[in-house]
Amino acid sequence: MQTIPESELIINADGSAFHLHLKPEQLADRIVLVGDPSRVTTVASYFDNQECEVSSREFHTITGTYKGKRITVVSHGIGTDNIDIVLNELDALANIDFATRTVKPEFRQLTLVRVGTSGGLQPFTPVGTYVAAEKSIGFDGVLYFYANSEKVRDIAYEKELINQLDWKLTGLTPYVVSADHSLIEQITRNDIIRGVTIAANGFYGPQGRKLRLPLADPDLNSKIETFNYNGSHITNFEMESSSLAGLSALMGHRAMTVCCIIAGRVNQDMNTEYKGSILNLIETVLDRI
Ligand SMILES: O=P(O)(O)O[C@H]1O[C@H](CO)[C@@H](O)[C@H]1O
Ligand SMILES: O=c1cc[nH]c(=O)[nH]1
Repeated sequence: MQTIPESELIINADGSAFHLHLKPEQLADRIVLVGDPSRVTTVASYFDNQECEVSSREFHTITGTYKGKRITVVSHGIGTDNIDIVLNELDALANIDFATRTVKPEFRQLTLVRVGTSGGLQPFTPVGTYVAAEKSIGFDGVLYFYANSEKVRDIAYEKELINQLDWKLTGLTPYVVSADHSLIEQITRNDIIRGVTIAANGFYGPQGRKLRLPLADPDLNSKIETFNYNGSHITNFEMESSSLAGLSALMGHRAMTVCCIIAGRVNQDMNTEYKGSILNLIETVLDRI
């Protein structure tokens, strides 16, 4: 069996994974992911008990029990590049033996639900709406670095996107991936809209926000808003769901993202006091995960 070298699977002196600083025995099968490290504390405030709390950089983790279910909540910070780190280290904690540095013979499947914030792109996704990313459009490039990405991508959807958006940006081709269908069924009811989410590789230009710098394609957001593929509309912008869905599908884990809309890109309104409005979503996800 192949041993993974020290420079590839990096294990700290205390036996924890390099960035997360988590040890294998501290990881539950059910994982809630959030961007903001302080949201970890909020999620864990619903737990019946906490067994461990670990913090390193933007990665804050608490494992505990909620209504008898063992759950780990982890913050990933901002961006799909961070998802590459978090997903690889969570998968390593579950599926690589840290003592022998070999892949375990039995696969352990993780269930991951990201609870995030988002910008709404449709009249039916105003501020306060909860939207699950049934599909994610990646404006990032993380998935392209892994073999067989085409097996988890929706190539027909990608072609339609390039066509309808009259894609002008060079050096970047959006990709399309789906969340785990059984997990979408498990988590969403009529309180959560199923949508198509763009994971942008930035908050400003890549989401069509113009402050001082002009945009390469100033019409991109309006084309995104009117995109229609067999009745499927693009609902919202956030910054992680594509690599989360894509990498999880390649690894064999179940993953999805659900967001609370805090910026109304159609009405141009914003809820800066959103922390209260995400509480109900957090509790819903904890109940259903
Ligand atoms: O609130 P979180 O979970 O961080 O999610 C969204 O908010 C951040 C940008 O403000 C990005 O991470 C985006 O995905
Ligand atoms: O507009 C928004 C709001 C939250 N997060 C994003 O990525 N975009």
